[in-house]
Amino acid sequence: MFPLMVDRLSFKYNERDPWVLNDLSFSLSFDSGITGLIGQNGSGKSTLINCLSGVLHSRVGSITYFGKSAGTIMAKRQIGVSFQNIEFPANLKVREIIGAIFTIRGLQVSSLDIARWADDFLLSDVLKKNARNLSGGRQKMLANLLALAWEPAILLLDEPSAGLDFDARECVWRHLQAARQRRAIVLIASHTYEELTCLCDGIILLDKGHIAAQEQLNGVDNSVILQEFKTTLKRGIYV
Ligand SMILES: Nc1ncnc2c1ncn2[C@@H]1O[C@H](COP(=O)(O)OP(=O)(O)OP(=O)(O)O)[C@@H](O)[C@H]1O
Repeated sequence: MFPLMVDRLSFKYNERDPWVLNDLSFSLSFDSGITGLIGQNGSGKSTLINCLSGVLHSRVGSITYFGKSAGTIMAKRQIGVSFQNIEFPANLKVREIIGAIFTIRGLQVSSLDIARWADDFLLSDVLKKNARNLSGGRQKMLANLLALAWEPAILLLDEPSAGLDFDARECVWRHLQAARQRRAIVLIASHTYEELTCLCDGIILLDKGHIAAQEQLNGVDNSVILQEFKTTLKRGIYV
């Protein structure tokens, strides 16, 4: 049994709409490392991350973590997730959000822990600020901290480095590499060529809600694989 298994998953937002995800099957193991989820705008990456995290629910197909359905408390306890669009609660300071989220996760957190994590994710100077008033990049870093800092077994990150400056992106990459080192399963939706070629160990290509290709890179030059994927899309296999 794979730790993460997706079996014949289909999803549509409304009954009358077309399928956004269509008959997807894949699995990831502790040896998968960091998997990049790529595809054109609108191909369904965020929808898939939302289904995997249990925020969206489909009645067609299944998603299981260690045999438990996505959306169950048991499954959610294993997953760190950061979404593409983040809206933090109004009037909560950064340190309060970190404290609250980790307490909900059942972790004992001291102000020392919060200070250390903030330092780790380049947020020390904004700990006392209202999270909603932070810049977009800083909010993204806070979302990354909330997903990564407690070192979950599975990470689902929607464009974790989008909008980040150089130092912040390097910091996120360092944490992702550390997650790989401790054999977490990491799935990141990304449009960043450098991220895919330098960081990822495997790639899943989504095309109009289908998996058009899945490759484990095994040290092959990732840019070659990405070029092949482009060719695949040009052939319009699923058009
Ligand atoms: N809440 C929603 N209600 C209805 N349709 C939606 C909703 N959210 C997304 N969609 C549709 O689902 C499809 C896939 O969108 P999704 O955001 O998953 O794509 P994506 O691959 O993440 O795109 P991008 O690269 O632009 O972030 C699109 O056609 C989009 O319009």
